[in-house]
Amino acid sequence: MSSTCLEFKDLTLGYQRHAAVHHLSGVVARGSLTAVVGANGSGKSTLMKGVAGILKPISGSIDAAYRRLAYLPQQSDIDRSFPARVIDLVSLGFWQERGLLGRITRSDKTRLLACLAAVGLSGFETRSLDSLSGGQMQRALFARTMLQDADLILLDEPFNAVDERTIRDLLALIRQWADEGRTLLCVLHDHALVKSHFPQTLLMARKPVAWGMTADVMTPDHLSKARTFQEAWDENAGWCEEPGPTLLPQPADDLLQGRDVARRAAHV
Ligand SMILES: Nc1ncnc2c1ncn2[C@@H]1O[C@H](COP(=O)(O)OP(=O)(O)OP(=O)(O)O)[C@@H](O)[C@H]1O
Repeated sequence: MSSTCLEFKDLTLGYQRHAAVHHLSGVVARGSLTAVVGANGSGKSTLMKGVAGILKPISGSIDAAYRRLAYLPQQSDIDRSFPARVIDLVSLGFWQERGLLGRITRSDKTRLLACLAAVGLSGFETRSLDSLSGGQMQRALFARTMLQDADLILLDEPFNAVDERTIRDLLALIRQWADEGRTLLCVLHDHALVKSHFPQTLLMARKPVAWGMTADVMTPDHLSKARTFQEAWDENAGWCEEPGPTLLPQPADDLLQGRDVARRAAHV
């Protein structure tokens, strides 16, 4: 099996021909745990949507090699007013296996309850979604992700509006998934958390600024470059009028072995 899970080839993604992610090239190694960071509007969620197949590339491509994908969007993108219970939400994790109308077996139910227990939500099965706190909702979404048994997991700001204990519990699940060999991309704003828990980081400012081992990416120089790109950006500009930085693809084998392979952004 190839050691590459995703390869971005000069990828540009956007909306109404307005680019939100410019010229991204590089490789996400199978089994890697990568934080995606950058300021508001820097293209992180757009990249997640591109990988999830919700958004088609304006140019370039994503070569993907995974069996099953789980995508957890930002909480703000989820309608919690829909009259559904926790068990209904988590059961959606079966749809790739069973189809939308497939029957849930007794052993499925046992698995579902085990996932709820793993996120600390035993006994919450029949609670309505609109009665959950933000942290409980995020735990339920993690239970659904766990049920999906995906080998590629995309988490968009999973720790937004959740307390420290929930962050700790959810981080432990993320670590467990990575230890099981799953590939994770996780959009985050908390730099301290990224530095302490995520071996690889992709720093975005619509253009990729740096991508590699976290210690080499989260430097004052790169962070200041990211801020400058972001501040200089004209919301109403067209797309690709200025060349983006080129990141050398990461050798997947090196990343898997945790070697120092940080790649610097180089302007072309
Ligand atoms: N559906 C859309 N239609 C048009 N433009 C969009 C759409 N979604 C996002 N954008 C624009 O694309 C750019 C990147 O947005 P994106 O949501 O990817 O940023 P982000 O880095 O995830 O930001 P945040 O940290 O605030 O979540 C922004 O300028 C945003 O306004």
